[in-house]
Amino acid sequence: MESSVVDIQQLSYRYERSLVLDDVNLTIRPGSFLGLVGPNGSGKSTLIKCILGLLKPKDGSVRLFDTDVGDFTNWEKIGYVSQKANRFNAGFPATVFEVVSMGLFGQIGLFRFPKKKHRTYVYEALDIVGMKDFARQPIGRLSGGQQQRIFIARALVSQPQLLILDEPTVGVDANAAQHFYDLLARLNNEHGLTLLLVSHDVGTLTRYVSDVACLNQHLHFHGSKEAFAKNPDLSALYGHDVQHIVHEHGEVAP
Ligand SMILES: Nc1ncnc2c1ncn2[C@@H]1O[C@H](COP(=O)(O)OP(=O)(O)OP(=O)(O)O)[C@@H](O)[C@H]1O
Repeated sequence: MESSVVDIQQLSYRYERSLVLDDVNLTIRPGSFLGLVGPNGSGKSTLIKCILGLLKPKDGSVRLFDTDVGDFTNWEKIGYVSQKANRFNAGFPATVFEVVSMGLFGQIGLFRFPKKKHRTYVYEALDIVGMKDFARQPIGRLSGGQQQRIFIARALVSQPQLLILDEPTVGVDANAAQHFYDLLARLNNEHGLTLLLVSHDVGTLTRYVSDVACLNQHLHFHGSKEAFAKNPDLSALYGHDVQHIVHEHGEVAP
């Protein structure tokens, strides 16, 4: 097994003249659930884009599964659900099955029909997110929370080892968000999926993650959620209810 899923060393990134990431070092262990938090404009999405190879930093290195991101080709190992995973409107002409199949285009090829094994993958992914019975439904008729599960299924269908989610609960009600976090915890605990979750919702996030990284141009903190909750400065900066919630769940010694 790889020593790390993502290994970032001394990464700096600037858009024209503004430095957005400054000397960031971050390692994601296999099987961990990392919550990435930080204020608006702190560079979280930029960091994700560097991990996904969409931005090419001049300084520092990004390694994925022990391979430099510039040489990395096994992109099916990484699933990504973006903040802007737009909801489909009611008339969108595709079924849930078809939307999830899109996650297999790398294997099937565009405009080719899925084979039996691909159909099995799609149903397995839908089963994991609890949406198997919706396969033949038009995607646009599903609620926001249900559609969000379908985006997860689409990311899972190529059987990735790392799932990256950028603010996935934006626009989803509190109850659906709760179910969504429960699903992520299950994917991490039962399926051994490594997760990187970007969220503003620090209180909820720290209930589920194993590790926390706090970004604001620099990486201000990177460690276990217990260590995060014990750090009063960071708790105040990133969410006053963090300590309360972590204590409430009995995960930190008093
Ligand atoms: N393409 C771009 N060109 C120039 N500046 C950019 C570009 N994309 C982002 N920025 C700037 O870089 C900074 C970091 O943006 P980024 O989107 O990474 O932050 P973020 O932490 O994800 O923010 P949010 O929580 O609001 O989504 C911001 O000041 C933003 O305005």
